[in-house]
Amino acid sequence: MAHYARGSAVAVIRLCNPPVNALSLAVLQALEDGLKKADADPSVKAVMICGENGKFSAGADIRGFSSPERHGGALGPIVSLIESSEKPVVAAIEGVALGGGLEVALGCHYRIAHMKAQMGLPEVTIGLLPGAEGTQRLPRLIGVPAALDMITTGKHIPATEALKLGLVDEIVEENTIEAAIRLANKVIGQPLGPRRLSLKPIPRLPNMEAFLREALVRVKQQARGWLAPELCFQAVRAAAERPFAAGVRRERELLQVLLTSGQARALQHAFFAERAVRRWAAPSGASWSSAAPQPVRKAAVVGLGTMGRGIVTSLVKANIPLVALEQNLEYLNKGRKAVMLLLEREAMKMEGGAQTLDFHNPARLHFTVDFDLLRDVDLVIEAVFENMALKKEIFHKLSKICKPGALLCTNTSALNIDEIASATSCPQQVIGTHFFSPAHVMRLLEIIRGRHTSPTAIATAMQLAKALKKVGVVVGNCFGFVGNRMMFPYVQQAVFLLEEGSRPEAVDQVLEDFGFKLGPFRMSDLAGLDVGWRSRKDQGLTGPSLPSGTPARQRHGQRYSPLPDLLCEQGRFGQKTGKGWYQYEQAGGRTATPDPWLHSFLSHYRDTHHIKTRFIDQEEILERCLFSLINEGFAILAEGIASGPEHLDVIYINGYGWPKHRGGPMFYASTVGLPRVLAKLQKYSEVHPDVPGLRPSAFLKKLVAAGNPPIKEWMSYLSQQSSKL
Ligand SMILES: CC(C)(COP(=O)(O)OP(=O)(O)OC[C@H]1O[C@@H](n2cnc3c(N)ncnc32)[C@H](O)[C@@H]1OP(=O)(O)O)[C@@H](O)C(=O)NCCC(=O)NCCSC(=O)CC(=O)CCCCCCCCCCCCC(=O)O
Ligand SMILES: NC(=O)C1=CN([C@@H]2O[C@H](COP(=O)(O)OP(=O)(O)OC[C@H]3O[C@@H](n4cnc5c(N)ncnc54)[C@H](O)[C@@H]3O)[C@@H](O)[C@H]2O)C=CC1
Repeated sequence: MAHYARGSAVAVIRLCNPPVNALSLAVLQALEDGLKKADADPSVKAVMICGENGKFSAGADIRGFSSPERHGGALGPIVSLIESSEKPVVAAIEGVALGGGLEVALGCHYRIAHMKAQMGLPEVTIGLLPGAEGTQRLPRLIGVPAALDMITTGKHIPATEALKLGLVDEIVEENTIEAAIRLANKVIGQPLGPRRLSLKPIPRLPNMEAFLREALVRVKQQARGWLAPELCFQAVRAAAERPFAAGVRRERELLQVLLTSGQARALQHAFFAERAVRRWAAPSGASWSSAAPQPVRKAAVVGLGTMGRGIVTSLVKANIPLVALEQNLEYLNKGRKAVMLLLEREAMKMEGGAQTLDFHNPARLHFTVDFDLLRDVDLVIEAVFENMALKKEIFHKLSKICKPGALLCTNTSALNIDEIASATSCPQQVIGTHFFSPAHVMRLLEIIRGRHTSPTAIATAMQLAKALKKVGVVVGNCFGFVGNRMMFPYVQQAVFLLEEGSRPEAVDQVLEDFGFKLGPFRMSDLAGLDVGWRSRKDQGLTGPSLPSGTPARQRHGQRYSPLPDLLCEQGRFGQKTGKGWYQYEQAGGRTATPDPWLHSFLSHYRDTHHIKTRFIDQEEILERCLFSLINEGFAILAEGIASGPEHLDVIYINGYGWPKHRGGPMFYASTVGLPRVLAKLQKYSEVHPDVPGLRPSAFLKKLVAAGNPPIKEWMSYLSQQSSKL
């Protein structure tokens, strides 16, 4: 809806569609009616457009996109209608003016914004472009470089920056609506021609062509298979090179390409999935709507290694006072130095610098080796070595020292939360908060509920994720939880492919072409091969506890590849030692180069184990890696470890570099088609009967038998009883 009201000489059109005044068909119709009414009323001399409840508009109604009557095309003509009005139209921007919302404002002759307002054209992030002539008007208003930046990144800019760019005419601290009405009254009768953006020439650059050439290279580099940024670029280039009407035609053509690419649907799935996971529910019936978080006024981090340092940085950035604890002074000093370096770098990126972060104040960040200083904290995050005995010792200590009610979180990447909780007298307060490396950068926080974890603990961990500007996803307790559990078969397939004849660089290339930032081997070199090696030793899969006589390539009757263990035995831990699956310029180097040593090592290994080398094509690499990961996802859903496929998708996009334009692994499976995924798994499983990861999950089979239902319906095919929790 849009409400029309007439004051003295200024008619007010108020966009109204809670919660964000999205431009649904009904809103657009009401906006058009309001404009026509104002035009027809001779007593109206000017128009002001604003949004209900302090928000201008978050743009086109994304939910409406998947409905049969798509309405994007309806917005452009309305923006033109606003611009061609003979009466001045003023946009009063409060809260957000995004996407189509900003395009409406660009059609207005004047824009006035509250200083806390945010503006942007985020269509690129949902696989589209600003298709209501926004790619043509914005460059005419703020110039090609600034417009290109906004349109190809989708970033939101604050009002102060918008004023500097010339995107708005004025910003106000107080009542934006009153200021806009004052402005509308003031400009009555003034010529509108110079205010119509479609008539403005593009501000020229001395070197436009060279600028565009370089910009295209940058856009392509960052996009890695995501189409929208490049097509947004092409639309802005059309604005720079063609008259307005021709530019609009080009914009429409490019939008059509995006609409049929499939990426828009995937990115919109990702958008709603991220919001859906906030509404967590536990099998006990507790949920986001009934459980309240407890306040976190002070926190602690135990262990300042790779993860602890990033976690401390994250908490400081969220303005949470904290105690950072290490096992002894030597480790403490090392940890403190590393944390300070990270914080200084973060402060440099922020407006206000070090003062904003205030990390030199011991009342806000205190380094210690004394557990007694944890007495008054509301929440502790443990990030010590991945060792059950050590974790239990720490949790036992914490439950004795911390105040009643304090939340005890573990950053374990795979260990059993219930076993850790069993070392405490308060298992209801124990929860997994699995950060991803680097912890101050990665958006994912996997939140693992144990058998006894209370709803308050879950709500508090979710609240913490929000405070840290992360995406919290609540999952159940099993080895590796969701993310790492799905990662195991993926990495396992990658290694098996090497045994059978492939090379690390070939496997990585296929997965990087698919859109991953790093293929499995580059990723493993970055994370450190020793991490998995230690875990496999603890599990008795390798090392001194392996019973003598165990076949080299078999464990518990299943296929096993000792390749990563053999590399570790050679001291090849990846980047940190300068050698792993690749070679690097030095220990700590980052440039991966294929390593002839590794190639001959692989040949020798195949000879030793009588493995016949064969050529493995890209399709097989992609399918075996991805479908085994997806297959594990179906098993996880069937066991009730995650409440829905969107949880798995959010985890993979935000924690594992899954290309967002492919919507997450489970969404990707739905686009490939479950019958095809099943058929391929069946085929590979027949060839490799000793690899359980390739054996199709019962849930996948059930969905295929049910006729390949849409992803939204998958969970309805599971009965409550199927949950193993
Ligand atoms: C606005 C925000 C910054 C607010 O953030 P926050 O306060 O954190 O709240 P949220 O939880 O994010 O949001 C609250 C609530 O609102 C819902 N919501 C938000 N924005 C929209 C929206 N635009 N439409 C519908 N619903 C919206 C959100 O989901 C929450 O509800 P819940 O899910 O129930 O919890 C933040 O929300 C934000 O950034 N929003 C997105 C803004 C955005 O991307 N806008 C651009 C939209 S596109 C556009 O405006 C114009 C165009 O030019 C489109 C081109 C033409 C289109 C062609 C039409 C054909 C489409 C076919 C598509 C193909 C796919 C298919 O085949 O289906
Ligand atoms: N490294 C990674 O990429 C990820 C690791 N994790 C998990 O995070 C945890 C920590 O891992 P990393 O930071 O990589 O390990 P790390 O080895 O870099 O650091 C562990 C730190 O814990 C400290 N420590 C050990 N015993 C202690 C004690 N009794 N009291 C206080 N501090 C103690 C050590 O001195 C060391 O600084 C592990 O459980 C790991 O599985 C989770 C996600 C990713």
